[in-house]
Amino acid sequence: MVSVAFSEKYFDSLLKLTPNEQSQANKAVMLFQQDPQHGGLHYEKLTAYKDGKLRSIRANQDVRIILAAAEKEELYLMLYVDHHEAAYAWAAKRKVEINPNTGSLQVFTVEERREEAAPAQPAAPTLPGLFDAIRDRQLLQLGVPEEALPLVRRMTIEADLESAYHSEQIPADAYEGLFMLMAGASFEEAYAEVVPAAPEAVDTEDYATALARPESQARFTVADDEQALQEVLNQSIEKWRVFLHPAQRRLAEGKKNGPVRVLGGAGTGKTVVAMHRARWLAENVASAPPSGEEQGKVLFTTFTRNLAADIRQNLNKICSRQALERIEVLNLDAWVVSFLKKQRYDYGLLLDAQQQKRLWEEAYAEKPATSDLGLAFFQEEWARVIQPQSIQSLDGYKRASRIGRGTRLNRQQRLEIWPVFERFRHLLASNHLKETDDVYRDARELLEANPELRPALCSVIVDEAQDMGSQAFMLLRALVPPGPNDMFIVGDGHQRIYGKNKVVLGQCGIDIRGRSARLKVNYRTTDETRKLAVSILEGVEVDDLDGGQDSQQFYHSLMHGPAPEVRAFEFMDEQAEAILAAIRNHGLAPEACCVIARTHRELGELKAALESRGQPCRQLDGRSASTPDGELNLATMHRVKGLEFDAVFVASVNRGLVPLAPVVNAAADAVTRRQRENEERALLYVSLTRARKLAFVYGYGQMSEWF
Ligand SMILES: Nc1ncnc2c1ncn2[C@@H]1O[C@H](COP(=O)(O)OP(=O)(O)OP(=O)(O)O)[C@@H](O)[C@H]1O
Repeated sequence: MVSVAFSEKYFDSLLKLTPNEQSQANKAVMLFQQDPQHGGLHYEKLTAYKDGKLRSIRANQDVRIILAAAEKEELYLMLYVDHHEAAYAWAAKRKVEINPNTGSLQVFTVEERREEAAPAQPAAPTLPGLFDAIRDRQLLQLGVPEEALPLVRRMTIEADLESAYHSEQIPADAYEGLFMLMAGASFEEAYAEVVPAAPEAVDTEDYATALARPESQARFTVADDEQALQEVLNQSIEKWRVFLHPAQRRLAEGKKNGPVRVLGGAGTGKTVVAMHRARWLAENVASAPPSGEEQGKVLFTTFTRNLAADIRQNLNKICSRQALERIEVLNLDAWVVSFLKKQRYDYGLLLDAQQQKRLWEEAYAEKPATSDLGLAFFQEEWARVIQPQSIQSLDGYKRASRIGRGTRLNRQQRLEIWPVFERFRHLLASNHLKETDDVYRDARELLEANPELRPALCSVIVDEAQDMGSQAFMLLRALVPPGPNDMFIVGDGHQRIYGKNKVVLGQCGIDIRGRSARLKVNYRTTDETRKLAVSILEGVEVDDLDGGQDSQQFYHSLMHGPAPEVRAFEFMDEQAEAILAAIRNHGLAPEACCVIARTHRELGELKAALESRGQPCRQLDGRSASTPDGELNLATMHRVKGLEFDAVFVASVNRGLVPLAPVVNAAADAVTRRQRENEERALLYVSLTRARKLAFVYGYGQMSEWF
């Protein structure tokens, strides 16, 4: 039996074949692993090609698998599979090498040698090269193959680099370094990012060692035995299960000395990393009760219930049953409610907006006649000052920090308006209600006073961290004692959509210094859609969850497609027809598309318009079941968070709806107004970045002022 490894490209090419051909290719690989010399495989050396290591085997009469052989090591790399002629044409131009500088295993296209004839006339003035400021030696250090140097030197615009990447003339790891240089990074920055641990000496013949390096693991997966091979072949459909980017793998694996924070724009694989981290912890750190030494489980928390359901499903795909038993996935509200219930805590959560409104109106009656502050001001003050700081008394309020609030208040004013808040708290108590922040605080205080109540947890993983407030983080901190692997936090300030204050982890007892990272490659969205989404947030200051600022520098997508279509219609009916026409014309499956609107009410109108034209629709609700074939998904902007679709229709982007006028106009002051506007922008950013292939921005009547 021999070892077999697969390149990411192999699976891309495999998926282009018919299901029957795919299964024949799988059978051929399994047979090959048992007996490479098996007569039915026609193992053949392709010696006349650029790379003498290339071989082919037969999957059937017509389909060929191209592989590279490290025969001494009994290690074979499956690279590509296709019909006879196409497979050989692919192989003719490819080389597989261990990069002598970075040690990573690279597959790349070798350029045909160009005859550099002496120019008959003086050459026209040319653009400066993209990498003129970088020395050859530095390019090589970044992993550019020596043979690709002339090509890199000829690059003058971004499109040159892109096309070299897509034609595989530049291997993926080298492309990343070049991309960073082009986007303005210094050589040192790019090097630190792409080659974080350069090997001291590289043996360019030692394939097993090369495959074990993180840069290679991002593009190759090894199957040492039959069971591993079965697993790989079963998993090939979803690449994130197998091929983690080196930056993702570094975060997901290994001991961490304390809390880790991971930032990253939409679609950069934050949830994927968090899930792989959960698996690693489950396999290496956690223990399931009732084992003797109680390490405890991994708690994976999210902000919304929907995302928790998705994550549970996906963990099933990467974890063994044993590992799964050591991971608990819950949205934080669900965790805290179930914890408090066990402690006989006698309160309900105030979630009903109507009831909340009534209580506020009653409390507002306590406002002194001399004050002209509106009800909205009190609600904001409560949510952004009083609750996050757990203020329970007038004394506390007098001392409270009100940084970032738009309305100034002196001590006397605070004294005068305090009765409104006191009354509101009293009303909550007399109705046996608590807000989520209260519940988080109560749970934390309970845990602090009674450490024996602490659940057995070795680690807490937090997804969607940007939507969790400081009370939530203080509770999470109290759940697991400070120490190695204690917390793993992923989030994106660009996607904060639930009106929470920006959290400062350091102030919640979570010290992430020296343990933070940012993911930069968007795997979901085309670069065209990503750019439009990013442009909506232009000028908005985005935080890094720890009191600093985040940026989208070096954030990019490797996929391309048409620019999002932005169109204004006169009437809703035309908009609905255009959605259906786009689905038809692009050959899209309705169940792989989503129509997104800002409000439930507008979504209802859209649903009626689409259904009256014969299109069955499914409105996404709290449950996370898959949509039946032929039905079109409908969801609000809040609901699509964390999801993805082949195509999204961000619909009814009308003036007044986007940004939602009642929300923005109800702001008590200019600062709050800006915060709300930014959140409306974030909703649009979230919605657009759900698109895998195509995005549409449609409106009717008067289009939003943002388009
Ligand atoms: N290394 C990878 N290789 C291939 N696909 C990947 C990789 N990492 C992530 N993906 C894919 O990219 C998409 C986005 O991943 P994920 O949902 O984890 O991103 P995210 O950063 O949490 O996104 P968002 O913040 O927008 O919800 C998913 O389809 C995922 O399968």
